[in-house]
Amino acid sequence: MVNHIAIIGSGTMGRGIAYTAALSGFHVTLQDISAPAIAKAMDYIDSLITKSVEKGYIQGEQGELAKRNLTYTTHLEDAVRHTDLVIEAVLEVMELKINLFKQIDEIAPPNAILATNTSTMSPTEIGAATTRPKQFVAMHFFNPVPRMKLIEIIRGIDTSDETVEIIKTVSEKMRKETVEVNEFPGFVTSRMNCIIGNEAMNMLMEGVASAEDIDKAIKLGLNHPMGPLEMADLVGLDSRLRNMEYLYHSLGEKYRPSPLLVKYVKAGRLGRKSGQGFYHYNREDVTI
Ligand SMILES: NC(=O)c1ccc[n+]([C@@H]2O[C@H](COP(=O)([O-])OP(=O)(O)OC[C@H]3O[C@@H](n4cnc5c(N)ncnc54)[C@H](O)[C@@H]3O)[C@@H](O)[C@H]2O)c1
Repeated sequence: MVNHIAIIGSGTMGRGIAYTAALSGFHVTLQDISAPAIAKAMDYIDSLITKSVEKGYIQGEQGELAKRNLTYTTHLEDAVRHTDLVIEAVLEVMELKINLFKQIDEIAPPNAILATNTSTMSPTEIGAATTRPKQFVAMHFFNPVPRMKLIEIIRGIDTSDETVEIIKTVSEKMRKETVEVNEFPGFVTSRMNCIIGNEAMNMLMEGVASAEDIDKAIKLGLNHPMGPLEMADLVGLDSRLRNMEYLYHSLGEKYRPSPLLVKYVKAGRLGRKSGQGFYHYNREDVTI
């Protein structure tokens, strides 16, 4: 039974997962290697709770409960020593994830389940670096986590049925729907989302239409709730580029990152998180 969840990485995804898990009654420790990142995540979650109460999405007592359920740390050991489930949400870099899970594997209780929130990468490869590949799985959340209904569950080659069942139960407690996906780069959602976003970026580069009109066409003409360029800004253009590079290296030419994406990341235009991407933002919005 999962009572305590350790979330590693407090960026765009980690803080959203932490908020959602704490609101669902789990005891949560959110850890990040960077003290400023943890401080920022704490401010973000506090304002998210305040806004959610103001808008009537949650009751005041629920907000207070979520705050009580949350602790923050920069020490990996404090986060995972007594946990039942680890959800990793650090950068999409295979070597980083593998090294991190080797450390977590040494510290976490033997029964603890280890999950990665990777968007594209192989849970088999990451799980093989631990001594518990049966208890290793990919648990892919969507941005913004409090609002998005889906969790993709991706089994590694050794992931046990029991692990998948526990992850399903945790997901249900977080009021999420799940789909089970066989391991393949980019799973279902990232593979599709990356290709649509990349095409939109290439269209913008080729002068087919403005960013606003590309997004408007896809929203009103194809009935997507968000345009692909505003979606990329929300994801973070650095994160999107890492996803594209992984898919390009594992699946081939079709996934070559748009040169416009590469240029934007070189310029530090990372989307909402930096205030400038395909659109301009006054500040990083708190997205419920
Ligand atoms: N951004 C999205 O929309 C989205 C959606 C689904 C999945 N994902 C996946 O979630 C993961 C995180 O993405 P993100 O967009 O939240 O990234 P992000 O850049 O916003 O945050 C990453 C955080 O990880 C921290 N970090 C780096 N190394 C660390 C370490 N060794 N220990 C602890 N913390 C460390 C960084 O300080 C940073 O705060 C990636 O694997 C990404 O592919 C992202």
